Amino acid sequence: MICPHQFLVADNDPQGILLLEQQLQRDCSCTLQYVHNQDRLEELAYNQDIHILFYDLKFPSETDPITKLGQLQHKFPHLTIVPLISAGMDILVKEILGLQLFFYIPKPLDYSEVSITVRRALETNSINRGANREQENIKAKPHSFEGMTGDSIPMRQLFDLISRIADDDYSTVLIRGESGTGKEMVAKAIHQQSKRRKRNFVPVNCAAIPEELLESELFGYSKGAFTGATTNKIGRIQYADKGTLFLDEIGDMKPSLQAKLLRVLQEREFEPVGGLKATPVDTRILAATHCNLEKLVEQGRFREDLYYRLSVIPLNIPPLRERKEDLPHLVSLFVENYSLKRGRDLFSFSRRALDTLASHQWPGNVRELENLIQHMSVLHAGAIIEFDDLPEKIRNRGLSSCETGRDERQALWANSHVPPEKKPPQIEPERTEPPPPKKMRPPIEKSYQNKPLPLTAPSTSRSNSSSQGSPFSCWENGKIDFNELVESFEKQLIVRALKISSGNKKEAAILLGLKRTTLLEKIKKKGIFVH
Ligand SMILES: Nc1ncnc2c1ncn2[C@@H]1O[C@H](COP(=O)(O)OP(=O)(O)OP(=O)(O)O)[C@@H](O)[C@H]1O
Repeated sequence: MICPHQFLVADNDPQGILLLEQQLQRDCSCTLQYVHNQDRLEELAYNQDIHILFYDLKFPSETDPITKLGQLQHKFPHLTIVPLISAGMDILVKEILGLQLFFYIPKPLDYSEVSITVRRALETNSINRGANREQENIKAKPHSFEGMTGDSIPMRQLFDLISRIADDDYSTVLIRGESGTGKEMVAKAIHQQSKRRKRNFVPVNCAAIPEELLESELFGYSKGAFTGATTNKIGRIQYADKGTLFLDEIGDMKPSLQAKLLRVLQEREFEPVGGLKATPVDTRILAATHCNLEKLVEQGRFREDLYYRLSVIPLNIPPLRERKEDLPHLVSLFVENYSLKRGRDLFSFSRRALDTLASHQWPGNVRELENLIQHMSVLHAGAIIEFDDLPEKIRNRGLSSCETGRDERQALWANSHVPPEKKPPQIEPERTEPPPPKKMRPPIEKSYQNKPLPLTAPSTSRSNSSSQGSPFSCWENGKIDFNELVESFEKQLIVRALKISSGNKKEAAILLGLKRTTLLEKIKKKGIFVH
């Protein structure tokens, strides 16, 4: 019978080893490995999925055998240790039992004793592993909020912010984030958490609807407004009455429509195309964009007044590459969802495949990950997805990427409840130098994520990473945008001061050496949110 268990023998007595091997293999053809020193023992115990360690009390060690057994037990709780006790060492049995090591085998070995002890030790090992897994599952249970999964600090903060925003029924919210980060999910979550949840949530993708149709889609039209308008048509704004209107890709809306939308926001009424009478409407407007609206305002492509109206509460969703702690939970979620949908067994990823996912930069964010898992659930019937099964673009990027180091990747999957191979040990790395400064992100968004901002001069989007940190190195890439840099730095200073003063504007003004009224004006103008 092939035995799925792995045994490790720490014994320097060749005869004893031979006998043990013969006796074990009478019951099953298990995998047996031998070590002759402590370093090798620990290396194998770390890197392989060993079930039982047979440990001869005479095995060389710097400490006495009982202390050593205690250390090994502490370091490798997934192992069941079975001490081998030579004649004359029986005196140590009491101490071994005191360590809660309930199995030992006296030497010289006796077949029936070995057989019974190994069977019991394996049973205990399996029970302990089950209990550990359950505990890890509880620990690794991701934070879930309105269908969104995320365990990283920015996502937890985001979930918290959404509940608070939902309570405030009137403020408009501008949701920012790269494509596929979950902007629409956030908008739905705000709606679901608000008292409007029983009414319609109406999404409109301003980039997907042709410019000439968007106006009538949004505002509706009256009979006779244009050729073909044979009846009155209700627009999406009206569908969203008492509910929520979600305007995705707001940056793509043309200026004439922006003016009409501003009116809805200010006056809470609108006129359908071709209509003369204003219709009152009570809708909460949420907008989303992946583009830099401030830049569009500067370029005159987006109305400044509308920008301020929309961004009363700005929310930022970080890209997946900046919150890789969420990856294992998202992978589990999508594996479960798509396995269930297809009526197939759950599948998992080999360690190398998982490491490759961790190295990938996910330009398409969560959507890209979801598509990948869906693809895998269709194309691979097996229980484990290997590195070679991954699409070429992921394999290639994974190989070339060096942004996520091996230790970092191992730590990433360490608490995952994705059913992997043996989890790697978590060793606290020795820190010899201070951690590198955090990457800068736009200050308005940062203020919402409640993290400190480095007070270094900002880099423009054109500058590369090596130019960050010095205001003068921006010139390395040619032109700089003076106003953008100054504006950005000013915002950072204000956000930082507000953070230090825990949102107290009077104290922040003192820190900045500004009059309180000047600071208030700047906060308002720059759309900085203060808790
Ligand atoms: N935190 C999350 N948990 C679970 N699924 C998520 C999460 N974030 C995003 N998704 C999934 O990723 C996909 C993309 O999400 P969504 O459409 O909300 O992104 P988006 O930012 O609005 O994208 P786009 O800008 O391209 O419209 C959806 O299928 C969504 O279910």
